[in-house]
Amino acid sequence: GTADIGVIGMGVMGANLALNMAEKGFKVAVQNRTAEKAFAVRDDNPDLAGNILPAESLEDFVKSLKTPRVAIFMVPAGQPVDDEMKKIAPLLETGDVMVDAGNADFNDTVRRSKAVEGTGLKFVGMGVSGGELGARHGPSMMVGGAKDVYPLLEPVLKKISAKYQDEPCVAWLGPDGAGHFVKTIHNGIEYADMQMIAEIYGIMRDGLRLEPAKMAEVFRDWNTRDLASYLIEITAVNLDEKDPETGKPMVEVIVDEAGQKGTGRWAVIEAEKLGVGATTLEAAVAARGLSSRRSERADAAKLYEGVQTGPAQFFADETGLGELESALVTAKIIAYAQGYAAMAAASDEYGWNLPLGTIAEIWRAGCIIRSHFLDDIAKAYDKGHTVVNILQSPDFVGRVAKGQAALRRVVAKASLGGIPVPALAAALAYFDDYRRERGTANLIQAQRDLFGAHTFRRFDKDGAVHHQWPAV
Ligand SMILES: O=C(O)[C@H](O)[C@@H](O)[C@H](O)[C@H](O)COP(=O)(O)O
Repeated sequence: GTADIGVIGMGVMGANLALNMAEKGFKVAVQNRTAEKAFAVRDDNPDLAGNILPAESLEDFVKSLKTPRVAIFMVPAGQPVDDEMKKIAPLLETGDVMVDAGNADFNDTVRRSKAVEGTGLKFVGMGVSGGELGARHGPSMMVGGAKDVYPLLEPVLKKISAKYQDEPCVAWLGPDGAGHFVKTIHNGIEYADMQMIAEIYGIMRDGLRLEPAKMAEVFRDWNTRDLASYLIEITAVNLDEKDPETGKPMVEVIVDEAGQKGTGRWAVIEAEKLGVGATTLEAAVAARGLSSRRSERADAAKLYEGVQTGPAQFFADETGLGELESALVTAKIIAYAQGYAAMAAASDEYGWNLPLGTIAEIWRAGCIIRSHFLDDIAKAYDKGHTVVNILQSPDFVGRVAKGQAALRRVVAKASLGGIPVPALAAALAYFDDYRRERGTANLIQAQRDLFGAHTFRRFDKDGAVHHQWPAV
């Protein structure tokens, strides 16, 4: 065949990725369950039609590809990927490559990588971030799988990827599920980032009684300093937007029930499995769950009408807004530290040797959490010394030590004022717990030993001991 590469699944992400490749000069074979959709991608884009090769069937799709063939799946995560593999594998030859570019659970990617061992075929799990526009004009891509395959994919991926100061935001990160694991953590951090921004929005709305347009102004201003990022930028756009139907601020006609497709939940589960409590990510996932119980919340609001809370002593002057900004910056550093701790632990646990600095580099553009802040993280990892946790990195200790006071005040005021800030509060508690040499788990060990003889260690002896507690 003549196609350089192929994409299966002409949904929003698949179609845009194919158009991106065609625009960068590659001949792209496209295939979809309903063939018309593949032909529509070509016909709706006459300027790129020469590089888009729609296939009537999977057989035609495979025939149209140059060998070794590279087939990218952009289909919903889970069973659809297994179904695609089952259908296409018999049509492929030794050396051909299947790439799952959807939001897969990395455990499935590990299983699928194992399944192709010894078959001559190769499997790659690639996390793609940036949404529709990212796929079309330059996503950030996190590649995992057989290392010897990467040179085959690299020319296309580098061309289509987002660029940060001309550097392509794509890299091979490790074997089997490494790419999808890193994408999952990206999404977990995305959830935490969005939740913390929403909590600050809650303080501005319910504490400071600011109008959305005024809030947008503040976020636009924040987008010129440490918080400069895609999520802060779009928040200002969200808050500025008016509903064409009612003329009201758009955010005020949107129902406060957050959707979730699962990646945030996976990130939290994996972090817990690895024993690194990603509490800000957890708070973000839990807040989405609670938000979806709107009628229950409405009932509870009636039940607790008039409960006494203290005054939410927030001020919209420069100092007051500066305090919110500093609190958000500090909580953000802590949330990223948690995400990074999960990746570092997974890298050890699964033997991936993840390039943590490189991950920050390829997240600087294209992806949803893109920001200059990630350049600081990349630099912190680029110093050649091991970073056990971003909170212990010389690049961040000073910033966190300075900003923690603002975070503490904001969490305290919000709590006193009855304004929920679960992710900001989780960040603060994690910081205080993480920097505390003498914790309180000794009491938990005592309780466990009393009710279950689970034993504990003493400071002055080696080994686990059990104590004869009084009968209760
Ligand atoms: O990095 C990205 O491009 C996004 O994260 C993308 O993967 C997608 O939009 C998520 O699935 C959203 O997740 P929720 O639907 O769970 O918010």
